Amino acid sequence: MNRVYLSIGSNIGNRMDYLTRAIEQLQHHPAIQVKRQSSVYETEPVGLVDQANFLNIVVEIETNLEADALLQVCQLVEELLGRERVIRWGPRTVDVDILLFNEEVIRTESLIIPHERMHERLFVLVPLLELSPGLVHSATQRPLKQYAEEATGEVWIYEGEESS
Ligand SMILES: Nc1ncnc2c1ncn2[C@@H]1O[C@H](COP(=O)(O)OP(=O)(O)OP(=O)(O)O)[C@@H](O)[C@H]1O
Ligand SMILES: Nc1nc2c(c(=O)[nH]1)N=C(CO)CN2
Repeated sequence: MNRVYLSIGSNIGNRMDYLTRAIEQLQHHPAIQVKRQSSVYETEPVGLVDQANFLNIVVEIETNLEADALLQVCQLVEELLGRERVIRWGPRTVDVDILLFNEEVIRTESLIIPHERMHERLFVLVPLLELSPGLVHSATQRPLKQYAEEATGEVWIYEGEESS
């Protein structure tokens, strides 16, 4: 059984609803068990800054799927929830990224694990460390806590309500 951490983000429309529906889609997959979810965080956009704030969450799953098959499931969930690939780092209804896959290091044309930019993104590190404070970056062996001390970007726990 593979233990995997996924990052889910949304900054268009009813962001909370998109996160919830993405997690439901994962839960309904016969080869995926969603084990734990972090708090939901409101986060300032990183990369392309002139866009709305995101909601971000990290979920821990167990799956028998290999990493490339799991990537296809993540992309299917994005498509089901209406994501269009328009601008890199731009606004999106929902984005599902694979952060860590066991303690593996994977580099193929379509998949890089650990996710290439995860260690510099507080919107990933804060929810991930909330779930598992002792995690280590599987490529560098450096504790993720140390990366979090150096990373930038504002994140705070989301408690608000919003309508669609
Ligand atoms: N660990 C990973 N998780 C998800 N996608 C990945 C991963 N590694 C490589 N990719 C590739 O990245 C491509 C682009 O992904 P996507 O459109 O979600 O990028 P983005 O969300 O705009 O930016 P970022 O990758 O910085 O989060 C995907 O088609 C996928 O093949
Ligand atoms: N705060 C925040 N910023 C981002 C996010 C995201 O999920 N949250 N996703 C991006 C592309 O993957 C680019 N920038």
